[in-house]
Amino acid sequence: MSARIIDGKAVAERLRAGLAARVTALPFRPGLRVVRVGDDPASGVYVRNKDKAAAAAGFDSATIQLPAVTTEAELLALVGRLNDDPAVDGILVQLPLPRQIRQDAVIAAIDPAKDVDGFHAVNAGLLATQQPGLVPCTPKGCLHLLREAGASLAGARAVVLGRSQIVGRPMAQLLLAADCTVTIVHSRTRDLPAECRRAEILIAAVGRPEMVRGDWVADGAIVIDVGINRLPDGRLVGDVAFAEAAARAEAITPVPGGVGPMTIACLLENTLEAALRRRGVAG
Ligand SMILES: Nc1nc2c(c(=O)[nH]1)N[C@@H](CN(C=O)c1ccc(C(=O)N[C@@H](CCC(=O)O)C(=O)O)cc1)CN2
Repeated sequence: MSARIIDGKAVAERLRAGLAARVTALPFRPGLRVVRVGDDPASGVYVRNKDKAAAAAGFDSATIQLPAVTTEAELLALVGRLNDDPAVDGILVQLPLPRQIRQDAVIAAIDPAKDVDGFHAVNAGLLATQQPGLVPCTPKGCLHLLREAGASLAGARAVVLGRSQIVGRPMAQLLLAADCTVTIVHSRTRDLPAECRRAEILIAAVGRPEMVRGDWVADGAIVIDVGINRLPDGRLVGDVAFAEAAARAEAITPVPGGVGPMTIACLLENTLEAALRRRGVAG
């Protein structure tokens, strides 16, 4: 079998075009502020791409660049000012942060109504209890891709490889809400290949280059690869050994051009949702 390629770049472009049309029709411009601390080069690329995509879709977008020596107190003070600024609908602090700053403290300081990353405990709780809130962008993008790929979710056996707060856990919640039978597997799971082979839908979000081999994938599975790993030779690969997995899967996302572009499109979707909710309009 040779898998269908799920084209995340094309799906993200369509999503962004739809959002741009909705933003144009509004009497205001949703405001997004992206905060970058330090000079991590990959973060620089992601932040620039977010800003460009937001501006192109008509959002009032700006990046705030802080030096690598910024203290936690300084960053918390900035977050406080953005929380209080009525022109700001969405706040995103790009991760990772320098070592002197506790990521959890910063996420906890963001107003949950402006938390367009969906990382705040309030938004995690709303997702877990199936109430409207802001959903983390990467898992939200994966769900869009599954639907675009025509996956039948209700009753499907879904395996999520990885249990991070920002991808694995919210991904499992979204799949559960879509009536999948969900298993989360991780580094301490016994016989990972066998667990993954049971999946009709396999989401790999473990952050290890090409860890998922072809014989971890069931014939006919749909594989969503969340990993974005830069190899020493400069190549970008996912968490899935693409060619091996594509030989068995029914459909698969590539890296690059799969989940990554969806993360940015869903950030814009979340910013529009936050802007509408803050004005009392259901997103
Ligand atoms: N505050 C946040 N920080 C981080 C998040 C996040 O969702 N919120 N996710 C990642 C990085 N990330 C977004 O910030 C991100 C990563 C990759 C892509 C992407 O489009 N990748 C391209 C390839 C790009 C390349 O050539 O390097 C692709 O997969 O096609 C978008 C967003 C960590 N931090």
